[in-house]
Amino acid sequence: QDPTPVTLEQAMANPDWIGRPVESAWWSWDSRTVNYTQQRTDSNVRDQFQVEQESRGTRKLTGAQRAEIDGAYPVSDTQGARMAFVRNGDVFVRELSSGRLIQVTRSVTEEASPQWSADGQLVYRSGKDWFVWRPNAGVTAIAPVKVGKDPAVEPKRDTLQQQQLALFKTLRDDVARKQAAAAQSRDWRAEDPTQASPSAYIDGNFEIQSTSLSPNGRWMLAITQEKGADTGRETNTPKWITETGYTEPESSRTLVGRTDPVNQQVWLVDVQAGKARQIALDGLPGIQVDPLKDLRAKAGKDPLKGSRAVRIQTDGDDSGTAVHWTAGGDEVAFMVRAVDNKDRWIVSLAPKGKFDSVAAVSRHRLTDPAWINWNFNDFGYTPDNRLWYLSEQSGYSHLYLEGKALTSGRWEASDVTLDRAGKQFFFVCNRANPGTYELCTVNRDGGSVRELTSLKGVEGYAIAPNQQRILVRYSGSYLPTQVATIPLNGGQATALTDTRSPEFKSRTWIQPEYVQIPSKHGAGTIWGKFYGPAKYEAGRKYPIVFFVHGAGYLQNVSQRYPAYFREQMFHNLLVERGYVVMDIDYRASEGYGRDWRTAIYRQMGHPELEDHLDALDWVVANKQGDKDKAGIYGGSYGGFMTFMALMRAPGTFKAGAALRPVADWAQYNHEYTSNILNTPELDPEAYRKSSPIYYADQLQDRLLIAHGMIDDNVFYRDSVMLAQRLIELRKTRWELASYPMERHGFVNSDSWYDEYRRIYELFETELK
Ligand SMILES: CC(=O)N[C@@H](C)C(=O)N[C@@H](C)C(=O)O
Repeated sequence: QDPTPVTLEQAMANPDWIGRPVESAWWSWDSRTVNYTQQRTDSNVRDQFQVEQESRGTRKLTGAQRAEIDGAYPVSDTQGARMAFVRNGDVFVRELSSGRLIQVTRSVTEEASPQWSADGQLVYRSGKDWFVWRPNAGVTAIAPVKVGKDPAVEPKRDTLQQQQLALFKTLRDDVARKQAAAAQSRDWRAEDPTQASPSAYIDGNFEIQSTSLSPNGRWMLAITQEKGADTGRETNTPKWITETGYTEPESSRTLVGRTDPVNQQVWLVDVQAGKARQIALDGLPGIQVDPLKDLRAKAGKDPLKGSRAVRIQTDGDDSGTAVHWTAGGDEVAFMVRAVDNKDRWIVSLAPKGKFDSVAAVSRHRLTDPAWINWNFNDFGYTPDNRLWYLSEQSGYSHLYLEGKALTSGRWEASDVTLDRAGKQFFFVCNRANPGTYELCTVNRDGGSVRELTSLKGVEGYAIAPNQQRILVRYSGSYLPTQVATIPLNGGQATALTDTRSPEFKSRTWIQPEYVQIPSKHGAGTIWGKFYGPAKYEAGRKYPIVFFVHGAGYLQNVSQRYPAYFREQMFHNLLVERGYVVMDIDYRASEGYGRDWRTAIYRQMGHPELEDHLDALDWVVANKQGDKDKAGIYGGSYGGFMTFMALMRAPGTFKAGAALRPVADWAQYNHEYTSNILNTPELDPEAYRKSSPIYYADQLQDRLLIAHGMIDDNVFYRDSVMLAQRLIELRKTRWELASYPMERHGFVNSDSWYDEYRRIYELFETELK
């Protein structure tokens, strides 16, 4: 069937017309219905729906109905008797045998992090404080950890104080009376289980960043950093169009390397005794070796002394700081990351019986001369207290149990869950090819990995409370995320939703062709999505447009619904108007393992340009592409690459549109940039080599720059700086389109339309 023509107006319209995707989705307690949220048409409001497994009947929930419904991301206890969840910031428990709903809290504070202990008690956090709930005993507050001197500890008296006591009996008697009262209070508290435990004190110039309570309520881990440490100067972004009529400054992020991330400390707290101990991390393997020693010396900096600075970070499962306890609560594992990004350690502590001597045990060290991935950092314990984790140590993210690889190969495992019995691991995998995502399983004792779905675009999943079925979130090239369920051991998927509009569904779209391009630069295979006509006219050469996706670690050559769905519709329009379009996963893209990711270390824009040049030759050789009529465009990292393509390979692409582009990496954020380029102070060479602003003199082809003026991710300033360079260089073939009310991702369809009209006109003028 011929593709349905699409206009620019339609492609750039508010995506309501497509039908909004399913966002989060979760099971009800009885495993009979699935709940999901979806954005309301012409609104930012999210509605909640419930769909029945058997009948597939769907209802939109009212506020009163929501009161009976389980909240998202419920956590089951180890016996499968109860599950807990947070709804509207309050904790609830559902009894799975009867369906009885118990409201544990009704507070103005946000509750979070519910976790069950092996013996059926629930711990949760309310604001910064921790609480324990027991089925027949209600709620107990855990005394908060405090910073300061412990009032129960006798202060050391200086000579003046000692002299006073020595001189005056009355003073000595007063002190003795106070000490006796304190001792009695301590003794009574220790012998009386109905009394609350005392607070533990952390002495020093610290502030507490986060805490995590063991599920048995016995231990706590506290993460601190230096109080009032300099966290860096933030940039002010002016807001131009405002309700006040004045230009209003808005505070945004800091710049890479201006201030190093602050070192953190780990403290173990004995909750019962009210005692805190700092856990030394100096013994972690390699922590005292500076991987940046040579760069530091070259930059004229002093050598590092002692341990490198570290932070206790998230493991990427969005559940907060990366701290996981065994269900019994007697062992904890946490992830320590060097602030230079070269190492990550999974460290455990087993405090029971040895609080005063407990030491950090490094269970897994992942080290990389480039940087440790942002993703694939999940870890946790099995019900029988064995540590599992994801690691890129083999070059691809794989699953390990106590150091033994359960998966291997040139593919990646992510998003790991265990069944309740702790026998089977579930995870998302891309075994067939890097862009095809399924749900996989492997037995915890090893054996072969098995795909449970054949949906191609699996995005996430959740196991039903009765452990019979799995709900799967999946999408396709033209299918925004939907929900289906499958039997626990795999098989036919039952689709529960299709939120596309009839208008969108009735259209025929150009299906991307998944192509494999051999790299001429020793990089192996470059995967691409190619959009071209169904039939090629003999002897005709087609103008070529390259689309370059963004970064922050993402993959666009996949069978999932692209974040760049508007751009995909634009590619349909371009093909309809006589172009061919190529969209590749260049080196640095997600889904291809560690070496593909880190190929850009200290040289952004270099391997990726090689990949684009190889892909260009491939389109010319295989798809009747016209080498003399090639253009390139993309946003953010894609805008950066457009600059690099035009400036480092002048004459290759006759026109380029750089949208929300990075022109100078020294202007970007720390979290992302310091991984790849270290810091500008330490590694100026990497910044010089990787930043388009230093290549501006080589621009000769037509360039359109487009940028939202209140972009708080890649600042508008990047485009302003490049514009000033181009003015000073007397370059003539460029223009800057500014969008006063847009941030990084445009929101208003007027802006989208204006931007893509300019891109289209640029290509029509220069490539035809
Ligand atoms: C980390 C990050 O946001 N990087 C940007 C440079 C980027 O490439 N963003 C992508 C996602 C975009 O398309 O905006």
